[in-house]
This record gives sequence, C-alpha cells and structure tokens, in this order.
Amino acid sequence: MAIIQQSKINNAFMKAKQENRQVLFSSTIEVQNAVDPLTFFKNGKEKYRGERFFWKDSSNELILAGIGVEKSFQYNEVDHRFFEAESEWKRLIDDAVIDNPSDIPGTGPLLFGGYSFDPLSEKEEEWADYAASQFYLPRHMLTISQGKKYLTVNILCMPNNEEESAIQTDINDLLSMGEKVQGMKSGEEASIEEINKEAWIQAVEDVIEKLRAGELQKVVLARKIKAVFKETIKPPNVLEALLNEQPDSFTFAFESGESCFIGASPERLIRKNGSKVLSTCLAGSIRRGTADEEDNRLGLELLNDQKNLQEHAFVVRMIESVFAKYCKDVEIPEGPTLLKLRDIQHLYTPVVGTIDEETPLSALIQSLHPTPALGGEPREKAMEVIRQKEKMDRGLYAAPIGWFDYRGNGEFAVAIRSGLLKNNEAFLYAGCGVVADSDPLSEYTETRIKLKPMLRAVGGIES
Ligand SMILES: C=C(O[C@H]1C=CC=C(C(=O)O)[C@@H]1O)C(=O)O
Ligand SMILES: [Mg+2]
Repeated sequence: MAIIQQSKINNAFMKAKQENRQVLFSSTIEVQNAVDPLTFFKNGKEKYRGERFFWKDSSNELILAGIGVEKSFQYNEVDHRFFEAESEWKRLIDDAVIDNPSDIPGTGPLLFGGYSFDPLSEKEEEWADYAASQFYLPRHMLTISQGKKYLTVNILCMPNNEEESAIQTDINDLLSMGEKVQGMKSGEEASIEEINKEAWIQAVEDVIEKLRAGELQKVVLARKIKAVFKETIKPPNVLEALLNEQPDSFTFAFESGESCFIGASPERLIRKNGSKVLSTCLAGSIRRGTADEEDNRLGLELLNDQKNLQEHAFVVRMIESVFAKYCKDVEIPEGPTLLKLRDIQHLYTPVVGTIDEETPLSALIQSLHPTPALGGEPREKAMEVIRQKEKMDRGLYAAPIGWFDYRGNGEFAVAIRSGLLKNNEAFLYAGCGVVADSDPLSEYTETRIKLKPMLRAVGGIES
C-alpha cells in the first residue's frame, strides 16, 4: 500500500535544507481493510518496544494506536510543565507540512502522553522511566473514528539528513495481520503483595482525625499492591482484557523504556472539541450486586448516602468553579446519576461548557488537576497531607493522560484503575475519597474493589 508520495517527503526535506531548520512532515490517509488497532500496537513490539501508546475513549468514538517516537517532549520543571509541551508543540506545528484531507479530531499529527500526579512528591525507582510531563509525537499512528481507519505518518525532517527510504517497509510490517492478541490467562503463579496495609489503614485514621478537627474537608488516599508473575506481562494481552471487560472506560497504555503504564479509567478530566468542553465528576462508590434486585438496592443506597454525596459534591463544586472561570453556558444537572462498571458503581455528574476556541487545553488541565476526586479539598492542603501520609510516589496514577492534536482538540482522562508493568511485575494502584464520616475499613474494602479490574486483566485473579 503506497502511503505517502515520495515527492511530498522530498519537498519537506528540501524545505528543511533551504531554511536550515527542522520541518515536521505529516501525512494522513484513510486505509481500508487495515488491521485492528491492537494488532497494529502488537506489531510494533520488536522494533518499537518502549515507544508505543494506545488510547480508546469512554464513549467508544475514538481509538489511537501510536508506534515509534518521532519526537519526545519531556519536562521536569514543576512550574511550567503544563504549558511547555503544548507551546513547543505549537511552534513545531506552525512550520509543519501537513497533508491531512480529513477534518476528524485525532487524525494528523498529535501528541499523546501525560503529567505525573505530583511532581513534588518523592520520586521512587519504579517511576524512573517517566518525567513530570511526557508526550510523544508518534512515527506511525492508526486512528479509528466513526468506524473509519486512518494512518498518519510523521517525519521530522532535519536539514542534514537524507530522505528516508525505510518508511514503506515499516508501514507494511505494522499493517500486516499477525497472530491475534489473546487475553491474559489467569496466572496461578502470581504472588500478590499488599504493600503496607496496616500502615495505610492507620494513615486513613490519622486523616479522618484531621478532617474531624476541621483542618481540611477531603483527602483522597491511595495505596498500591505488587503482583509478580513467572513470565513477562504482555501489554497487548492486558489491553485486550480491559477492552472486553471495561467497555465504557478510557483504555490506555503508555510505554517508556522497560515500563508500560496501563489501565481502564471511567473518569474523564477534560475533552475539548472546537469550542465545546466536557468534564465529568466521578466520586462516591458502592459495589455491584450479584442479582438485579440487590444491584438496584445498592445503587439507590449510594444515591442517598450522605457520606458519598458529600465526597461527590466537593468534586462538582470545584469543576463548576473552573468552568465558570473559562466558559459560558455551563450546564450541570441538579444531582448525580449512577455510573455502573463491572465491579463497582459510582456517583456521576457531567459538566459541559462553551469556551473560546483558542484557550489551550493545557490551561484547563492545569486548573482542573487534581480535582477533589483524586486530591482533596482544599487542594494544596490535601496535597501536603497526601505527601505526608501516603508515603508513595503515585507517578502517573490518578494523573492526566491523553492527547491533543494540531488543531487544539483533545481529551484527557484521569488515570485511575491503572498500573505499571515492568517485565514480570505489576504495580497496581487504587485510592478513595476520605471525608470526616469515613470508616477506615470500608475505605480499605473500596480500594480492594477498585483493584479488581486491573488484577484480573494482568491475570492475578480468576473472576
Ligand atoms: C481514586 C480512585 O477513585 C476515585 C474516583 C471515583 C470514586 C472515588 C471514590 O469513591 O472514592 C475516587 O474519588 C481510584 O479508583 O483509585
Ligand atoms: Mg469513595
């Protein structure tokens, strides 16, 4: 399949030489009969290990699979980390040669990546592969939007380099139909370690005391478990399981070096499409029932539970205030509804607004992150308590992960229900909103339920 006309690449290289600067060349075409995005992702495993990403949104409108890092944007500077990637990206795009006949968000050149939860927390070894802000411009990307497939190829043309000839071979390899991706088998060999369980329950107790003393109103405390397998855990297999079992979640994988951050989160931080912006408040939880009757009863209980309604209300109030600052026509329903996932149900409130199209997505992300569904209320105080009491580097867990394209559209999820894969080890994370009325053991049980989907997907439990 001829993907790019050689003459177009030659022109871009010529431009780079003549103007003596790097020029991004990007070409997008619609591809028929192409492989599915998971196979495309898997096909990159030999040549592009550590340089892949995968994304599916919660409404199942868009899938992205990126292979190979044409340019990486990494920043550790705390104050500017939200803006640097997007502003450097804008500079690159302004001078780029882009050939994209479709006007579909998520096609053409885009950056995929994320911002760590808290750049001020002490960094642990397991997160060494990720920066405080890290984004990839992929070499090859398959986009699935409204049932159509598009292939984008991005080439950074340097003034001193010759045109590339290997592009076509690479593309043929990636689009070839390999073995079908299988879900993970349950691994009886798994050993699962709960890290500092007692200390964590004590930390919840300490935080409840602070909340009752009126020092602050809400703190989200998280913990992690470590699952060790005999064999290397394969990201495509985990993705396959998550796609099947969590169809209404954002499903993502983000590789760097030997690590793969992966998960299926039900929570959107922000979506921007032209002047339309959308966020969702998700906080307050209860388990699923085994039969419909029990499930409905539990749902009703959640909708009327004061502790959970309070947990949820902090999030709505905060997101509402950020939207009020940036948007007109903000719409928020009167009360929450239920969002039911395979293992858990949540209180859910969508927030929509209209924004000046020129507002950068990174400005919204910076204002929203972390919402009280992941941090607490008030934000800065809660972050200090988290650093002090959690004693854990969250890395990308609970952090913004997603993409923005060259037209300023994009979407970021909050990376909960997630874990970090490193060869045969998986670090899985879960947290819960602690308020004055919390009970430490119930919060612990809530994190156990939240860990289930990832534990099942990596092969650590049977059901
Ligand atoms: C922090 C997590 O969940 C948040 C999102 C939904 C419900 C939550 C809760 O009820 O506590 C949390 O705020 C997590 O899954 O790790
Ligand atoms: Mg909760």
